[in-house]
Amino acid sequence: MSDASNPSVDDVANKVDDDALGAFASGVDTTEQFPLQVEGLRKSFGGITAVDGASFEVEAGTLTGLIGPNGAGKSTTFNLITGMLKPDAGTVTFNGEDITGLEPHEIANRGMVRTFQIARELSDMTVLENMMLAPKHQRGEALWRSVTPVLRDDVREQEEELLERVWEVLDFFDIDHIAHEYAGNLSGGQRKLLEMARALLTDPDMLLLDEPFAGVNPTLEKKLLEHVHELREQGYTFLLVEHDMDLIMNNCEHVIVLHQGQVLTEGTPDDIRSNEEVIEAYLGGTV
Ligand SMILES: Nc1ncnc2c1ncn2[C@@H]1O[C@H](COP(=O)(O)OP(=O)(O)OP(=O)(O)O)[C@@H](O)[C@H]1O
Repeated sequence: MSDASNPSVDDVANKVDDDALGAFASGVDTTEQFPLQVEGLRKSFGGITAVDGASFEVEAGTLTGLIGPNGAGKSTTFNLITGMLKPDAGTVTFNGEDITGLEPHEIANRGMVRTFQIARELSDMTVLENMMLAPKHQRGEALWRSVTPVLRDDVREQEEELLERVWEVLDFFDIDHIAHEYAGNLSGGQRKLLEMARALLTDPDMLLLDEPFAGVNPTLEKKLLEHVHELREQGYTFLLVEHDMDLIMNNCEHVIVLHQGQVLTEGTPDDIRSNEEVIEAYLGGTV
């Protein structure tokens, strides 16, 4: 990660203090402070409008939660941001670049990845093999290949570098001891760790996590959360969809609430918890 594209939390905080008011007043470019900017996103499926003009920004170095009742449009929004679906209208800007309508791998190349469940066919491969497959679209790879004749030594060197990075990431997630285990034999929580490890291997700036804690036991959930916080402190930016409201409220510094495909409100967990509209949107449930 470069320092320029991944300012530390302190950098960001200072920047907010120093620049925010002035920037707001003068219309200065805020893409460094808000690497992900979603504007007027819209997507219909037949007669159903899943996302209906959603606009929001995600601040650098934060763990931001995207919540909303069932059918609010969270998954569709994720799919639109990461290129799995093409929007009918609206724009997605990442690190100052309009990425609307790009293919998922093109978006991953630019440093935004989402975690994926390990596909069934990859269950027959070991953790290590899964990791070695992950960075097919490693950032900078195309450029590297276009300017460098692919010599045997280069390839070997790249593979060695990749293997070194793989072990580093496996070690970070404490799954190096199961490197030779088949992915199909892992527990739910271990799979989630592997999914995140694979995503991290592509050296992203921002990770989108879609219910990363579903089916994870409390011990591993705690561990997974510790890893997320550690990465966030290193400057990574996270957008998280999660149904467990306590988890969102206890871990995210900013929460965006989607309702009927639009942003109902956003704010700190405390703002959201006490917001009448949010409580109503959840049909009287406790938030
Ligand atoms: N491929 C699709 N075809 C038709 N309708 C769809 C499709 N994907 C989503 N929808 C509809 O769009 C709306 C929003 O769905 P989406 O899955 O984005 O919501 P969500 O907030 O992620 O919901 P949940 O919390 O239940 O996962 C729902 O009414 C859903 O039925």
